Amino acid sequence: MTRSNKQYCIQYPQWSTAMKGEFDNIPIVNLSGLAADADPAERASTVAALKSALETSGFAYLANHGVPEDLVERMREMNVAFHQLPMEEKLALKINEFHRGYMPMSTSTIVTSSVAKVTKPNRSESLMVMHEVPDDAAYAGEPLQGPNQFPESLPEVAETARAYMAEMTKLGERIAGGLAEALGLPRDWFDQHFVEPTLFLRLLHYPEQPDEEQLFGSAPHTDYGFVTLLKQDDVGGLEVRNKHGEWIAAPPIPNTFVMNVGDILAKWSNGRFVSTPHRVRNLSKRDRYSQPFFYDPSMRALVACPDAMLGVGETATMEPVLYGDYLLERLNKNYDYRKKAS
Ligand SMILES: O=C(O)CCC(=O)C(=O)O
Ligand SMILES: [Fe+2]
Repeated sequence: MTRSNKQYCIQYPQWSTAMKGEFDNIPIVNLSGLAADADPAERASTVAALKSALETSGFAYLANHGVPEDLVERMREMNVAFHQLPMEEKLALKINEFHRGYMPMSTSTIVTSSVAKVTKPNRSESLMVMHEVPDDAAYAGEPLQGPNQFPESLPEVAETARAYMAEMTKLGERIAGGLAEALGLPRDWFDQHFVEPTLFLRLLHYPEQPDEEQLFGSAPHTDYGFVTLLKQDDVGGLEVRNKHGEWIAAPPIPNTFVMNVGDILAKWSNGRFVSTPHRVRNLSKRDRYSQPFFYDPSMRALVACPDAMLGVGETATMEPVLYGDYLLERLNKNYDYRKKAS
């Protein structure tokens, strides 16, 4: 066969994996194309940009995301105000069995990390807030379905967190529609799996830390869930690992969120989208605050790669799994307060 014939005969795979992890920066995606009133061409271009970013680095900065900036800023102020409360008051809200409340410094070690052998606990403290569970909900009291814990002396924390989570949920819904289309599925395909979404808002504080081997604000890890939508302050310190093992800085860009793919979306998409290791080291001489929002499926969602997404001859690599079972296994291994229970 001649060289030119050979070229002619090449069968391009429907989905290329060549670009996976091959990046040295994180693209900015203009999300205005996912707004309800966007025209179809603008939508198609946003979906294509998201698809390319999530296949390559699994990360993107989201501009024009539609969440009011004054609400984002108020949430950041409440994050700072919460962590300035007396320790006694924070400890009174210590994380409960439903994974809601205060996590003191150095109480989580990411032992399930596929990325690094993590030995030192994370240098961070946080308030974990999750979706509200109505008292009369049929699932109230089931694993991870219980009350949040907020400081009584600062009611604005609860008010702001609720308003923020509501807006971030709407953003998560818009993104899920775009991701479905990027995977060749109908826009509303994911909706059935997000009837009672599992939501986490983590108000994180990273004190300055020494530059020490194996010491991190957040040790190298991948996120568990579907997508993470992170607001970080202006300090910096987030880094994302590429295929060559280089840590690429993801510095703050005003008025954007950093979005990344979690493990369950990577599995769900049959590996099309990548869940990329990242870490935080706050080597600045200032306190760092960030607020990741994790937008995840219902606990009872059955996560299984849809046939409609698979190309000819392609098989699903994941075993179907109930999202709740998967999540509980990960949480039970990584958080000190749950280890006794598991
Ligand atoms: O604080 C950050 O910038 C990232 C936090 C993070 O990766 C996480 O909570 O999963
Ligand atoms: Fe993360």
